[in-house]
Amino acid sequence: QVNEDVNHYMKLITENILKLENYVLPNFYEGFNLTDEHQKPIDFGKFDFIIVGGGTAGSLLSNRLSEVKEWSILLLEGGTGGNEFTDIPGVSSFLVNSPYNWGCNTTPQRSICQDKIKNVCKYPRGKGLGGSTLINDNIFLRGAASDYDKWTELGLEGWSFQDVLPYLKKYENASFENIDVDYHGFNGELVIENFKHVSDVATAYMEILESFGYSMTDINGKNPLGYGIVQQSTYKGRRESGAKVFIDSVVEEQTNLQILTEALVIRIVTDNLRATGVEFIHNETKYHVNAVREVIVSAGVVGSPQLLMLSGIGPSEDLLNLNITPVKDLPVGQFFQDQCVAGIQATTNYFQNTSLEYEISRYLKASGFLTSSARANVYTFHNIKNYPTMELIFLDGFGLQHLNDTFGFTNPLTIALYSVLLYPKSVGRITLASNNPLEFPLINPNSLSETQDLEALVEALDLTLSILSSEPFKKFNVTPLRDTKLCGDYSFGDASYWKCLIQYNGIAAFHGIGSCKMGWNSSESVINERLLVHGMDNIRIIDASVVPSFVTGHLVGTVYMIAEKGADMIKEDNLIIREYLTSNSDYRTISSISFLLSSIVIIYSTVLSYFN
Ligand SMILES: Cc1cc2nc3c(=O)[nH]c(=O)nc-3n(C[C@H](O)[C@H](O)[C@H](O)COP(=O)(O)OP(=O)(O)OC[C@H]3O[C@@H](n4cnc5c(N)ncnc54)[C@H](O)[C@@H]3O)c2cc1C
Repeated sequence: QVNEDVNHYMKLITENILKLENYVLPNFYEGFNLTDEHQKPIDFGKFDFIIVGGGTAGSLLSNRLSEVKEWSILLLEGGTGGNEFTDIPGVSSFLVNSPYNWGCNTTPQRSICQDKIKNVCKYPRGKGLGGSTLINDNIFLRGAASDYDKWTELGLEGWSFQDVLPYLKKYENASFENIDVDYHGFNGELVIENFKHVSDVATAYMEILESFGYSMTDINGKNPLGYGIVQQSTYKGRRESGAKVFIDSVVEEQTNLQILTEALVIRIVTDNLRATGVEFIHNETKYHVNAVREVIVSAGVVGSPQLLMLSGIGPSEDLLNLNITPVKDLPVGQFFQDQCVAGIQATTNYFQNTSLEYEISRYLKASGFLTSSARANVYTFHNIKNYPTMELIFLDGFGLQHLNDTFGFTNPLTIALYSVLLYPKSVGRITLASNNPLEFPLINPNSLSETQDLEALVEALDLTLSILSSEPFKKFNVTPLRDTKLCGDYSFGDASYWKCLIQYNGIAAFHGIGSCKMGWNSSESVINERLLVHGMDNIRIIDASVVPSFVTGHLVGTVYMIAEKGADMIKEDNLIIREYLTSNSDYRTISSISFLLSSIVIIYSTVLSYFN
């Protein structure tokens, strides 16, 4: 049986990789076509809630909202679903060049991606149930307490670390060592485990980190500063996409949840600042579906601002220029930001005896390189001069993308040490290219446009080189690679060399935030602290686009938290009065208390205003 499985996976991996070698990413929303743009949409009925996008946030929301049996929920997702190939973390580098990525690029950048075609960076976004968790690197990081406390300093009530911690814990099922137990959840659905492979080179790396003054820590715990073994969202070494975890488990029993894939939502239909439904394309046909209660937009950092703007919600002047009738003037797309990454690769004399066949046999037992997306195995958060918190990612090899022709692994081992600029100051923008919903929007992260950002990355690369040149690496003959082709004019290790390296090899981190920023006023944000679009009745945005400022790490943990908290807000706002009238005793008690409290508040304010 085991051998058969190995053969099956050998075929699965080799066939898929060969197929993807010739795959060309599309430059528009492929798979959708409108034969007649002005075609009258076909009626698709009505639902209490319509969720646009079954990605990271949309998957969790579908699960939580469908718990309320009386509600009908429609989930509209542009892509299809994952499979046993996408489940293998080790193939993730191939998935970014596959039909599971929409295929967007950035606009031309000045400070990064210079040797790429026309100076643009790729900007992958997951397409399919699970969204970006279908193609991402599964690294699970969810930010430090101070990150969320900063959100309340921005005026966002209810988003301090103490407020969000129960939601960070609710979906988590932590299953790893050296854990800060007070900071993790153990009863949720999303399994978080360690990548178990720690090579001799990685051990030497940790020895070096100790000599630099860093200690081992739970990087998702109370004090994330220090280093730790990667925590990843895999279960027994297989990818845990949002859809696998939150949708597959309910799809059969929750008959009130209807999922339609390959459905691209092109417009939110509004009447008097209230969403009445959405229009979408499916099988080359346009449909209209009514929303009785709310439209929830979870189309991600690129899809959500685009959909709002196509629906007239955005900067009025820009919309008028594109012949879109403005519905609500808001700074949609204007606070878009992304983190930035640059690093150094190095060769070693360290040989690893392995092969694809052997790795598959290990994968089937939940171990080995295929259980990790990038073979990133040690994470470090550290402060550098004048700049809080950078992240260092140690890559112990490059995973499957560096296989040679016979699918053997690169030998000897190549390592890489990447620095992530966690809190960039540079602000970019997402704008519509046209009013055609099948055209990608213009994505401009404007990376490193602020000098401080560039200086911080340069300093981080200095540190990286010192680490790579440290004594414990000598026995592995760790030799940093120099870019003589593009940066040969500069002296290796000088600030000017690093600037050149960053210009050519620096990339956006694909951790975009802020394009539908949460905030308290409508001139500097798009939604309020209850995730409702400012000035609109019943449109909520729940995904990475609402994140108001970066967290210490990547985004998935934060996005699930926002969805978890958002689901509770939707329940609070839509259930409490109705439940007061029903016979459900738990709800009746809660509702009675809240009814009583709100009555007291109303009486108190009436009395106050009388005396004033
Ligand atoms: C290559 C890559 C690697 C990454 N690695 C990591 C990592 O290791 N760890 C980490 O924490 N973060 C990582 N990230 C970032 C993280 O995955 C995302 O920030 C997060 O998943 C975003 O969640 P979301 O719900 O906002 O959007 P998504 O998960 O992208 O979901 C949006 C969904 O909406 C759908 N959609 C969009 N527009 C429409 C429309 N008009 N109609 C219908 N459906 C639509 C999309 O198909 C998609 O399913 C990575 C991202 C990428 C791209």
